Amino acid sequence: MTTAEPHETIRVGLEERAYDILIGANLLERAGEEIAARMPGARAAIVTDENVAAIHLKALEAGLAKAGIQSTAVVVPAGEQSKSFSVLQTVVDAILAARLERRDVVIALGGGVVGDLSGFAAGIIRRGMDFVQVPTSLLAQVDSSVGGKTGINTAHGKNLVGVFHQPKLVLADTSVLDTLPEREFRAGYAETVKYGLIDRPDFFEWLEANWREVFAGGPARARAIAVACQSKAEVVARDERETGDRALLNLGHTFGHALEATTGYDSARLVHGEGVAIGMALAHRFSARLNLASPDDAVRVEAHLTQVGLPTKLSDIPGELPDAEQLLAYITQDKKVSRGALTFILTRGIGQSFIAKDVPSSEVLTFLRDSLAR
Ligand SMILES: NC(=O)c1ccc[n+]([C@@H]2O[C@H](COP(=O)([O-])OP(=O)(O)OC[C@H]3O[C@@H](n4cnc5c(N)ncnc54)[C@H](O)[C@@H]3O)[C@@H](O)[C@H]2O)c1
Ligand SMILES: O=C(O)C(=O)C[C@@H](O)[C@H](O)[C@H](O)COP(=O)(O)O
Ligand SMILES: [Zn+2]
Repeated sequence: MTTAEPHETIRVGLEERAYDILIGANLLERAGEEIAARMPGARAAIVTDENVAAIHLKALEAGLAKAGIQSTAVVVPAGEQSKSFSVLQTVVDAILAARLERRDVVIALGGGVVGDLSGFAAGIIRRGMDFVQVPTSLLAQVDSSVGGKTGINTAHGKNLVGVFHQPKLVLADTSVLDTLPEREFRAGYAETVKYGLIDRPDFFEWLEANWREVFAGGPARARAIAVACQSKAEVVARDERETGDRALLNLGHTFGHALEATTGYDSARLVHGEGVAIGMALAHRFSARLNLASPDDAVRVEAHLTQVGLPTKLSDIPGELPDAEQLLAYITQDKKVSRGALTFILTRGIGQSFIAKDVPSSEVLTFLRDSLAR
């Protein structure tokens, strides 16, 4: 028996695909009982990366074993470059070699890279295995573990190959964040701020006042994770496959993804959350330039991101960047492009983001040229 520690439960209301997100301390110990209760008799493949395996794999294996769940571990290199066809093939082969069945479970133990990669593997092996997310980075706890977007990157652009495949359960163990490197915590904080900037101005204001407590851990951190998960759960329940307002979750990503692709998914130069931070600052400046929002809002957003140590300008990225035309070439591969027209998430002010269709590429190009010169 384990002592049940208090945790928060958020439900993602997707009818037959509905699932719980559990948020709290020491959930790795409880993973076995939570999974066995929902997927009785399942065996497990734990997909993780080298960094997370060294610190947290044993605790998860022990948690599963306590509930009688047999597991096989598949360990991939850490970093964005693991979201590739070659690593996907390694993961798929290892899961098939372990002879797991469709109703066995793939468990993602790691950040968003492991979640996106192993969720994609789970979505295609035997046309869809059960899947559980055990997010270990802040970014994965506030964003990537929820909502069922999975996939890999290609030289043509970010996340261009993948499937929607919802998890059956998300276990966000807040204690594992204590071992997350500071730079990665900041990157996850960018996706946390995103929810305030989309449609929760009070949350943005709260973060401006309480970000130090969020970084320090404790109740403020758990609250920030819960607000983010609640926001994402509501959007995903309304629009699972991004035919409408789920696209708002892409705030900062149209620019950010182009920057990740153009830096070769090289984590030494830019990680996803940093790309999103720069992308959100650019989206606010672009909105001001198009006279949609006050320039003061862009200044305020940039000030907060800078205060916590996040990059906000193209010149904050180490190394050479290509010219505006090449950046635009990546932007035109974005999945929101429809019949050739660009879609951006723009804003009328803090917490007033909206989906802007048919944004002229000439405006984007001029804006990118100016931003590269800044
Ligand atoms: N599917 C979605 O909805 C969604 C949403 C947001 C982001 N993403 C994707 O998520 C990825 C970024 O995720 P990320 O920021 O978690 O990156 P990541 O998975 O690379 O993890 C960041 C780094 O932290 C390490 N790490 C993770 N947890 C740790 C822990 N507890 N202790 C010590 N080290 C730990 C990892 O090994 C890695 O080096 C991107 O590929 C992005 O596209 C997907
Ligand atoms: O869940 C979503 O929807 C998001 O857009 C969340 C983003 O933070 C995430 O980075 C997502 O992977 C981007 O989606 P994409 O469709 O632009 O690849
Ligand atoms: Zn993101």
